[in-house]
Amino acid sequence: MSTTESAALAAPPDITATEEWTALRAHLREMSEVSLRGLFDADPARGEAFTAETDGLYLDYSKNRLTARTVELLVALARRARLTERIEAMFRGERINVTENRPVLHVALRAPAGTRIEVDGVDVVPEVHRVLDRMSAFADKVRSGEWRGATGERITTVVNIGIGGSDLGPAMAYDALRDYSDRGIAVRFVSNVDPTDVWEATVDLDPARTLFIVASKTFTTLETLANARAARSWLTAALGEEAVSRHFVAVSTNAEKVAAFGIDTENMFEFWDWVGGRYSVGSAIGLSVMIAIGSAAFREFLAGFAAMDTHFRTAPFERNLPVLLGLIGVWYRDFHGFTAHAVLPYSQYLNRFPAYLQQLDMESNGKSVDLAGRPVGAQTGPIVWGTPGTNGQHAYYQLLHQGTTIVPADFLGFAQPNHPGVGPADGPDQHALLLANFLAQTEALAFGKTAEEVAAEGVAPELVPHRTFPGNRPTNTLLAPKLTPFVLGQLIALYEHKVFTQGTVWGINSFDQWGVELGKVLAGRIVPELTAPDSQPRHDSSTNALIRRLRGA
Ligand SMILES: O=P(O)(O)OC[C@H]1O[C@](O)(CO)[C@@H](O)[C@@H]1O
Repeated sequence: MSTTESAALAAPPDITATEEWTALRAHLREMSEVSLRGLFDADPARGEAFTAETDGLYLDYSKNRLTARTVELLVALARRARLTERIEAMFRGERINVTENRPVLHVALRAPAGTRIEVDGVDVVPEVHRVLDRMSAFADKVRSGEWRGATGERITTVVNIGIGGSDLGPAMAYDALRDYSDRGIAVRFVSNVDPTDVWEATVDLDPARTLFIVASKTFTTLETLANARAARSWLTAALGEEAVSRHFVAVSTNAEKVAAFGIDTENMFEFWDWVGGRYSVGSAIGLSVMIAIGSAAFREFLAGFAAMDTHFRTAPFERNLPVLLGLIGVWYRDFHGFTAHAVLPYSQYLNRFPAYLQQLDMESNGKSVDLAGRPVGAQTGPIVWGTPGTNGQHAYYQLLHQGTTIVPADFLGFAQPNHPGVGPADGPDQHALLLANFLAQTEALAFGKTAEEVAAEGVAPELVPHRTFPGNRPTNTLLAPKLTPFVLGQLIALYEHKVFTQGTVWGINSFDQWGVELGKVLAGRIVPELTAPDSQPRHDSSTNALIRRLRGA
């Protein structure tokens, strides 16, 4: 890439000042009278036309407020934002994380051996596979019982201590892949600096059978180091200092700090500063998951990511799942002004998936300045939230159906169950009940129920407005054959690249997180003020009064 091209990528034009943006604004006016009912009535093949598929993962985006023209205009916007060039820049290892001067290469974590991806002239793929092989050897030893604790006991519980990307990814993936896990080894996750978290995670454990993984990219994160210290004193109180090397391993980019903490760097699994924390579950940060599901299944997981990477890099935008999801999100966020986005998995195993996506999306795209530091003209990342259906249906779906706020949502479902549940002999098939709800919700949200339809059912006139559903509420449906390690990898990479697509359109850096720094600095200042009763707190009057009140408590 020439210097001029690199400069153009680093300082993109204000996307809101482009003719593609103006065309979308005009198109929004054309679409103002269009409803999902009308769109489906006008085109009986719509439910098959507005779909895309890759490696068995099927996206139905027909229940969105869009036409073929909308897609055409959104794709033109992506081209104007130079999405292809930015994708290539990422895969080539260019330093697209400009504020930290780093490449962004989570795609290298799942690159098959033999692929060449260079950072400063060095191919990083062999190094990725060397660490994967070390992880596999270690995971095999723990799973087989060859790795023993200091007293010769087998490890039966692994406790991952980390926070943010060093917690949410493995915690989510462990839950998601429970069906593929060795039930003889349980994995727990400690993240909150609240001492109850580590206390609860260890209170019923036998130190002799417990292995701690201290996971921290920087190995400077206060929460993680405090929890690791607490875990260490819990262990050494029972087994003595010399037990640490058999019960603690580390995952980090920072060997020096790992050694300073007292963990032998022989027991450290490394990754690299070109992997962002929230993009790191496919790195050694996933060690706890590998111990649970085994090396072969973990590599299947990585293969799912890799398949989605190839799709993102090669499929035309009109059939490209992450690009479509990203652009539809821009359509709602920027043109309709919708502020939130829900992710609703119809799988209990994906319980933690929305929380994982919160960090992925909101830490990446919660930005107000563009790559060149100028205020960004567009509205950037939405508020991302959700929980598994059908539980959400009995909680907040009321607002989704009849509230004054419109929340576009992704519904995730799986054709085959991981467990069959009760079958026809004992009542309605349990998985069919789940899937029926999964389908019914998007149908109800899209088409609603008119006042005429409600009245025709004989509902008392005064109740008709209460029982009317406005409909026209947009959703995407993602359908996979079954929740497997491969499919989970596909889904994670799908959302990573969706976030990338949106960040590119908005011209922001999706790979830094300066917004978390100020709170960390202020907390560091407050700790001594809370603990030293005579010190003068030096803050605003509210914070000062609260500190004095807590000191007195
Ligand atoms: O892995 P580390 O370095 O402990 O960081 C944990 C998390 O903290 C953050 O830097 C935010 O403070 C996240 O981006 C990161 O995932």
